[in-house]
Amino acid sequence: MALDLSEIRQQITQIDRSLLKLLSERHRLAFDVVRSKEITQKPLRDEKREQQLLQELINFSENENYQLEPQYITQIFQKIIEDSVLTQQVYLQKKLNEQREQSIHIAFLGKRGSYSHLAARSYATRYQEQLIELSCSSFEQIFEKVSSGEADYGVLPLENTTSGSINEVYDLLQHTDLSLVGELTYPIKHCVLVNGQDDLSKIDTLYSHPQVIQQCSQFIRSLNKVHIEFCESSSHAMQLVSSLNKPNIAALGNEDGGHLYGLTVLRSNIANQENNITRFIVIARKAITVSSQIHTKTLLLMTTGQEAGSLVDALTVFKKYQIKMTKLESRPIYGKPWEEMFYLEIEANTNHPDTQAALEELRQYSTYLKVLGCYPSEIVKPVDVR
Ligand SMILES: O=C(O)C(=O)C[C@]1(C(=O)O)C=C[C@@H](O)C=C1
Repeated sequence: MALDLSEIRQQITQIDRSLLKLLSERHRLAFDVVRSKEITQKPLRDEKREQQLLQELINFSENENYQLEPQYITQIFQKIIEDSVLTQQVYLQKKLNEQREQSIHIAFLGKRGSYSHLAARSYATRYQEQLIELSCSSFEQIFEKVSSGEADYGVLPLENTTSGSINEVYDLLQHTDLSLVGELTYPIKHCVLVNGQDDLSKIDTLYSHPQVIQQCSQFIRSLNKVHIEFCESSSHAMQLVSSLNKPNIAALGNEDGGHLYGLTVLRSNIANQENNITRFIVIARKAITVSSQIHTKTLLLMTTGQEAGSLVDALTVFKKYQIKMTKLESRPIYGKPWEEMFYLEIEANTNHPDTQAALEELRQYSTYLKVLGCYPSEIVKPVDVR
């Protein structure tokens, strides 16, 4: 008997709807959990509980003979737990910093569909706020728009897992009175986007930004002689391919951006390196208070004397107070040749007495020290199982 594909698909759709319903119920439980933790003041994250839960689910699946790989179960539930942690985090932060506006103006680099735009959208969605988009043509303009009050927030890329730190943003942070109020990561997944056609061999021209072309060089080499048209950004490329509407052209961009321009994905995951993630920071005029129940980070700017060992002396303060440092970056100081500005990111909350004591001590070893901001970390590191 031939199996009817459309019937099977109907069954799949039904099951997926049931899964969605259950996911929504679980998502709602995160609010009950956080309200309970507000009273007990327990930390939002309980890694031991996460490990036990994942192990229990793997054992359960094995006993029931569900035929599901432990790694598959772990991956899915880590994502579900991440949502739970971030939902709880946002709930506490909104309460602590007073309910924010329903709609927020966010400044970002590039047009709609740029990775910065997608990151801004993801930040606004997380805080359940309506996004009013302020597209900017330079990082400097983002700082200006936030300073002048035209934008409530600015979203800026700080580092990428392939290309490293974005120096221009670090340099602008040296001269700002704005505060860091958030961070988020966004996966960079390049794909081939077209105007509906389904045959890759018919494509003879690719449009994109030089960096995207470079990051997908292996895939491009595997194609039969294609012509490359360089664009100002991948969002420009997507817009162009959409408006030209020709069967022989494609843009290299991202799926969400392509969706905005009505393009469809012909091939995905075409970058040379699979794990390509950008970390963005969020800036605002006013610093925020971060709940002590949340995993928190603080970014510091520091200069030390020129003597031998002065940076080492400064860093021992973190060892003394058992404060983990997640990033150390240095950049030249404009007008002071060979002097360095250090950027230190630590896992600490400036409201905690230990952090305050550590910063006080750090002042003795530094010639300049400034807290750029204390913000909730949105990176939920998965726990290990088995
Ligand atoms: O059980 C809790 O304490 C929760 O916050 C729920 C939950 C989960 O989603 O399962 C989320 C975060 C914790 O790290 C552990 C588990």
